[in-house]
Amino acid sequence: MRKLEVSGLVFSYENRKILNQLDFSVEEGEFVSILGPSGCGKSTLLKLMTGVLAPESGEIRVDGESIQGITEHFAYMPQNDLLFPWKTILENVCLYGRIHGTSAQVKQEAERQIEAFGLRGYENEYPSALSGGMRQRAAFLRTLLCHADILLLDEPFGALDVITRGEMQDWLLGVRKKMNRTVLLVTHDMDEAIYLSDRILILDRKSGKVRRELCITEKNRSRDWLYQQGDLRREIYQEIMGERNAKG
Ligand SMILES: Nc1ncnc2c1ncn2[C@@H]1O[C@H](COP(=O)(O)OP(=O)(O)OP(=O)(O)O)[C@@H](O)[C@H]1O
Repeated sequence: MRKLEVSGLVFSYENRKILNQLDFSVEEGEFVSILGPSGCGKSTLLKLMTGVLAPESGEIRVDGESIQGITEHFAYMPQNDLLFPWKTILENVCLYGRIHGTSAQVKQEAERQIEAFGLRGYENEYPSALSGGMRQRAAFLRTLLCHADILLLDEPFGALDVITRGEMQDWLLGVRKKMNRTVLLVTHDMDEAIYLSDRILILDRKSGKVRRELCITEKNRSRDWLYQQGDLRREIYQEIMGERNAKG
């Protein structure tokens, strides 16, 4: 079933068109990564979905219904974890969920999920006691507890060192299907996109549209499988670089 449809989306900053008649759709439960050269409008696209920015024209539909402004359909997770240092991990992860349920319900669900997020034993610690990866997992759990049906992840592991980033990708691969959410991931990391996605959309800076779409159908993913995806990696790289070279 089609969860999200973007059609004819147009957006400009100061008369410079960033997205121009952008069209794409995402199925329910699908994990879609958005790649593209710097400045092609990846973060702008997420801001349009969250309602922080308004499009000049075009439409965003969720479950077939046109949406405008800030809605409860989307939960956004940025690169920085934005945990409140004066609140415990449990308090932090329950923060946004309270809007959608009673404190007791949200806390109960957080307690249920905390194991899978590798945070057991840290519920009453403050963020400063956690590693970068743990903090991102806490921020992730907070996003998940929002109960929004579509998660928008904007370079969620971009600030982590390469080892922790790899661990986070392995962890997300493990919980991805269990989360049962539709996910849009903005990333600069081709391997991350290949490893985690059902589909990759490559945005084109020049046209402001989707330049290329790639489906990844492998069911049994592992690091060994990822290391064998040289052809796919080359293809994605050439698409991004080709666009860059065409721009000059
Ligand atoms: N508030 C703003 N005012 C004017 N121009 C902006 C603003 N925010 C972003 N831009 C410009 O719009 C373009 C798209 O920005 P955006 O952040 O969406 O790109 P991106 O693909 O996410 O880039 P990156 O990969 O570098 O994070 C860029 O050229 C950027 O400089």
